[in-house]
Amino acid sequence: MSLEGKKLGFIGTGKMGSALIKGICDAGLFAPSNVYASDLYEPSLDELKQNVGVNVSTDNAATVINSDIIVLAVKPQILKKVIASIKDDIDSDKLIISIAAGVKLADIESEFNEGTRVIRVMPNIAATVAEAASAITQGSNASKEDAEDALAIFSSVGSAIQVPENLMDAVTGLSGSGPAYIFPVIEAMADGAVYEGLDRKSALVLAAQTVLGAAKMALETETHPGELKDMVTSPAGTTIRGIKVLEEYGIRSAFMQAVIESSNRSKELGK
Ligand SMILES: NC(=O)C1=CN([C@@H]2O[C@H](COP(=O)(O)OP(=O)(O)OC[C@H]3O[C@@H](n4cnc5c(N)ncnc54)[C@H](OP(=O)(O)O)[C@@H]3O)[C@@H](O)[C@H]2O)C=CC1
Ligand SMILES: O=C(O)[C@@H]1CCC=N1
Repeated sequence: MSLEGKKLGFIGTGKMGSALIKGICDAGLFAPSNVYASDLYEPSLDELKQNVGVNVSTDNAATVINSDIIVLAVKPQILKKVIASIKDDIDSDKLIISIAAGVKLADIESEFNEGTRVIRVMPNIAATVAEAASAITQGSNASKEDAEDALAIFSSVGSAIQVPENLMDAVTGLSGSGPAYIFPVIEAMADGAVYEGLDRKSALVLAAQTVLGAAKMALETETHPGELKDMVTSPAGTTIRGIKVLEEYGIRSAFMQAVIESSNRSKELGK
């Protein structure tokens, strides 16, 4: 397989970089000794060194020099600055993967020296538990094998698909940001049960498992979500009373609008 013998680097070990490093090492795709990570924030490096065993440094050059594939996991706003500081150590043997929201491939490529191989990916935070939903898109100098490598890396921590770049903002609004829409749903559902007298711990377990089970059914039965909803909803039963309330509060419009607004922000970040 084409990742064999390759070394993986991460610039930025914040929330997403760390989630990916942990997930990828847990999956066994790369041995921690073949993973290099750098950040300005030493506590996150110490944590990764101690708990995962990857090589860490506060110098991005160490990551770049030692790695064949380099994941840029810094904020979109500082991506250009970071690229400027590493680009002269990047040759055509190295593959760059950017996970920055919004920032377009052409803009990333134009910051590097000509011919640099770049893949853009939008993962999500569930990489920590090997349940990420990721989409990748291929830069103009990246090969089919590069795309396959990226798909293999992100598939090791969940599901990964390839999409045309013009859909990356939609993906960002949906699955990149999406976990943050669902955590409050879990909390609020648990709150309802706590209101009714259930203890908090049990309420959170039942709420989270309910979301997990519903997601698994949607994925595994390949049945339309409307039909799955109908399976739960007995005539004159309990569920339809809950559904009526959700519709009164505009649940569908709220979630649609959240995805659209997040996608719009992704577009703004790319300007
Ligand atoms: N969080 C998420 O769920 C997702 C994030 N993303 C993308 O991932 C990227 C990272 O996001 P996230 O992990 O949330 O952000 P974080 O702020 O948690 O992580 C970024 C890290 O980069 C560090 N950093 C800043 N400057 C440098 C530098 N010059 N060299 C090396 N490291 C540096 C920061 O340190 P310090 O804090 O000291 O500045 C921080 O530790 C973003 O581009 C985001 O769009 C994509 C999908 C999901
Ligand atoms: O909120 C953000 O901008 C990042 C990108 C997708 C998820 N988190």
